[in-house]
Amino acid sequence: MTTPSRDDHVFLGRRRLRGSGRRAVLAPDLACGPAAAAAALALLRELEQADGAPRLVMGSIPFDPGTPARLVVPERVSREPWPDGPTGRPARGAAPAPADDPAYRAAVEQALDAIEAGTIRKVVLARAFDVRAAAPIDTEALLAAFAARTPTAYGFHIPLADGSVIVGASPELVADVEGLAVRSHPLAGTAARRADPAEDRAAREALLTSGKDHEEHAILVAGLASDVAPLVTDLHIPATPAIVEAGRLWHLGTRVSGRLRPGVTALDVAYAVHPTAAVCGVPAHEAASLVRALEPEERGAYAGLVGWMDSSGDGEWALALRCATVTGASARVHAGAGILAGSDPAAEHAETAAKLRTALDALADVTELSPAWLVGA
Ligand SMILES: C=C(O[C@H]1C=CC=C(C(=O)O)[C@@H]1O)C(=O)O
Repeated sequence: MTTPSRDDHVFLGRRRLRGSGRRAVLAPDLACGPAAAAAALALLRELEQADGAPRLVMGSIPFDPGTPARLVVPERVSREPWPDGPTGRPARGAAPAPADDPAYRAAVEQALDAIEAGTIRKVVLARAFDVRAAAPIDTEALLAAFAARTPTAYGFHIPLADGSVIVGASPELVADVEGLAVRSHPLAGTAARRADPAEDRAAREALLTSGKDHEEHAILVAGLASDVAPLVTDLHIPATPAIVEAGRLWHLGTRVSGRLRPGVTALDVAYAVHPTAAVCGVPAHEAASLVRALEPEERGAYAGLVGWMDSSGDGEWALALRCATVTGASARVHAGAGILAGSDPAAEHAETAAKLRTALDALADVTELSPAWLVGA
């Protein structure tokens, strides 16, 4: 029985993997951009030859794929039982409400100017909120809380190079490769869920008929299809998106499936499409520049990818969303929203607040929190 540790890598997808210890780490200079996919595969094959045992790589690819990914080959890999989350237990403290963020609304206004000027069609702008606990946050308990709150999401616990741990439950699968089969589940278009069942149904219906959300979603799916096209022999994309439940939110989602050309790996697919328009925008290069210009800090691992790959190229990579980056007793939560012509800054601010609350709720399940500014952090 493995004792869970904050140094473990956990990814709760179809294989529910926990990686413990470190057999190797892909050198940072080999872990930048799409070449990292081949470098990771070569490392796995070399280690399997040396050790005579199957190996896989787990880790995080940052939002900016040009900065080094943290890809670790664990010493041991076990199958994670269903986490024993704090379901049914009252939260230890109420989650603090995310602070009002006038700078975010101003950034949305600036993005709308760029959209009106015609340089950009869609950009996803994010904001962050910092919270503090009285004692170091138990990241394993936090993973269990995330998994209990959103059991259908991809739970993850990924240690980062700077000693922090990114923990969350992502609703969005970017690439799942099994043999030649590839699947992706892009999400874009969001409505906050309501406590009252009738209001919740109305929010769902409004999302299903919202032209703005359908356009936002169509941009994402079209970009993904064009980025993945060189890697597949066949791609199936349903004509209309479906409603997806993700904790406090409804999303529009499309289940894409296809057949890969022989030799294409899960990391090849991940790097070919990342960052998708669910976290960046269209055109991608201009949207990424606008994100850098308008957001106050680098995103780091948030809105990057988390997952695993084995030496046959099978693997799963999900977007690092609905998560917290934990450093000792501090946690930073992020959330973004897709901006396009007609977006309302106040509505996008409210949407990011609802997304931030998913992570704040899970944090409040495991510790008492205060907004960082209250304790002068
Ligand atoms: C960028 C985030 O969500 C993305 C995923 C689903 C729906 C989204 C939207 O409707 O804007 C976002 O593109 C986030 O949660 O921080």
